[in-house]
Amino acid sequence: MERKVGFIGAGNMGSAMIGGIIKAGFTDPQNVSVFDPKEDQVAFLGDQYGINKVDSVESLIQDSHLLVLAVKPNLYPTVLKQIKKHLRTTHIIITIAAGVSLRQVEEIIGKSYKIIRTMPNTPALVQQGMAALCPNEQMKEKDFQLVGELFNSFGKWEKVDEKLIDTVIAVSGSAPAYVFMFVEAMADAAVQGGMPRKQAYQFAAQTIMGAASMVMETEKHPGELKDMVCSPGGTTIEAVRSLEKSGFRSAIIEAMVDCMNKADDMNAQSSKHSSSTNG
Ligand SMILES: NC(=O)C1=CN([C@@H]2O[C@H](COP(=O)(O)OP(=O)(O)OC[C@H]3O[C@@H](n4cnc5c(N)ncnc54)[C@H](O)[C@@H]3O)[C@@H](O)[C@H]2O)C=CC1
Ligand SMILES: O=C(O)[C@@H]1CCC=N1
Repeated sequence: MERKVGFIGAGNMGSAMIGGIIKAGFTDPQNVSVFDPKEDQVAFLGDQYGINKVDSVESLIQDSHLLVLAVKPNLYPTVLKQIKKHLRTTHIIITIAAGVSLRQVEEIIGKSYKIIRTMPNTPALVQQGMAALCPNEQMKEKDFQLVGELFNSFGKWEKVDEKLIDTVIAVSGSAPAYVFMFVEAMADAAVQGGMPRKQAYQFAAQTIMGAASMVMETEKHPGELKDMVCSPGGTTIEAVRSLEKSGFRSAIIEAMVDCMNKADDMNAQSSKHSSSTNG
């Protein structure tokens, strides 16, 4: 029972987590249950991974120990109210939504449940995810370890204080999107230089992956790694000068601050919503 995982919602993020979980063999595919009103999505996941398709939230809850709420943030109040009466205190409830706090979830279902707020990202699909985990007080060490193992199956994770979660959204949850834009832009330039597009994606993506691995493996300052590429009077320093002129670093910082501010607005919105629906 311990490794039975139920997904309420399996869109982009839920299905990326499922993909990683199955590839890693965290549990038998039949121990992963999915409820999502999108029948074609559930059928696809069934065909692709052999997971268990269920036709009601009630039976999913009945048959799962770990419950992942992978619906959009605005649906959290509705889904939490719907599942409340079927929950057992042994369940571990895993939230992944931007802008929905542990306190807001507890306000709806009560404080006696084990809840862990997390922020994964879509590279989970290829077991290269990065996630943050914030458990509530009801989570015991062994519950946390189990969730840690689940998240290990699709990448790395860190335990963080919940007050850092908006920062996590900017630096990892939303961040794959900026990196995909970077790959697109690099590939466009390579195409302009005459390279076939498919090959350009390989060059751009492998270079980003290699550079990221250097940061992780050498633990050198990224500035030092950049300097190692810039031959005096060479090509790279010309590109660096051009990027600085266009405000490359500032563009990224501003985008991430906008991302954090949006997450904060979403916190405020859902807090307003949960207080208005709880008296
Ligand atoms: N997409 C991403 O990269 C990330 C998303 N998240 C969080 O993941 C959550 C889901 O986001 P996405 O996967 O991007 O959205 P999505 O729209 O791709 O998936 C949501 C899924 O929920 C299903 N759904 C709708 N109503 C439902 C219900 N009553 N019961 C069960 N399923 C229902 C939809 O059919 C859909 O398949 C959000 O809360 C988001 O903040 C967190 C980290 C990264
Ligand atoms: O865009 C969003 O709101 C979600 C949260 C982090 C990534 N996707």
